[in-house]
Amino acid sequence: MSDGLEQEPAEAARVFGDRLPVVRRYAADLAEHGIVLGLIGPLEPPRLWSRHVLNSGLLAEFLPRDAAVADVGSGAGLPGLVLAAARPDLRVTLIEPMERRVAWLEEERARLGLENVVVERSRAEDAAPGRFDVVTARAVGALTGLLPITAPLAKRGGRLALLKGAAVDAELAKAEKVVRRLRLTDVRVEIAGRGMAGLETRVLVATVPS
Ligand SMILES: C[S@@+](CC[C@H](N)C(=O)[O-])C[C@H]1O[C@@H](n2cnc3c(N)ncnc32)[C@H](O)[C@@H]1O
Repeated sequence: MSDGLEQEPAEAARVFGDRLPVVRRYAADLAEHGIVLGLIGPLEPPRLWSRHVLNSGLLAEFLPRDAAVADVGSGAGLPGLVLAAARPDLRVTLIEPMERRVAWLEEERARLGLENVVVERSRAEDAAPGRFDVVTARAVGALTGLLPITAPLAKRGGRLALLKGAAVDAELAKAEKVVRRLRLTDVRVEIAGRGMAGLETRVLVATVPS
């Protein structure tokens, strides 16, 4: 039973293409188990697709083919499991410190049959640096704290693609010194999902020094 799961929006086919069945299974599993496991709040199943799953899937356009991707603070698997389900070419490492969430991520990875996912139980700042083409994160914190823990995980010349809300410009202004200290370049806010009514989402992109 997928308690109260939002009806799948028409955009899901456009965002996920032929990978939609795997993403659909993830959404159903999260709606069924997520509240009890403390992964999502009780208000989330009726807006799981529009607020969480599609939003996560939009990040795929920022990931080059065959990229090694780290998702910091995956929690329920957002966006990391969604991206791995949508893009089998990616190698996705989910970096998450909480034991209960790590257990869910491992179980869900197996249920979805995703062989392109590794789950690493760690805080980002304790994880081995310099390994990833792109580092993603969603709802882990404001840029002032998030940039210093995500940037070191990227390879030289690698990128950050951080899902952000409407406050991203203000966050970026506050993080000016941090951006300079980390010597990030090409720092900008991009809009993912342009033209998809109600789905457009802000992504902070940046390149780490080579
Ligand atoms: C609010 S949840 C967001 C989860 C998911 N990214 C989402 O969008 O629903 C924040 C997650 O970040 C994890 N987290 C917090 N600090 C972290 C750190 N320093 N390194 C890695 N993960 C961290 C938490 O354990 C939690 O799972």
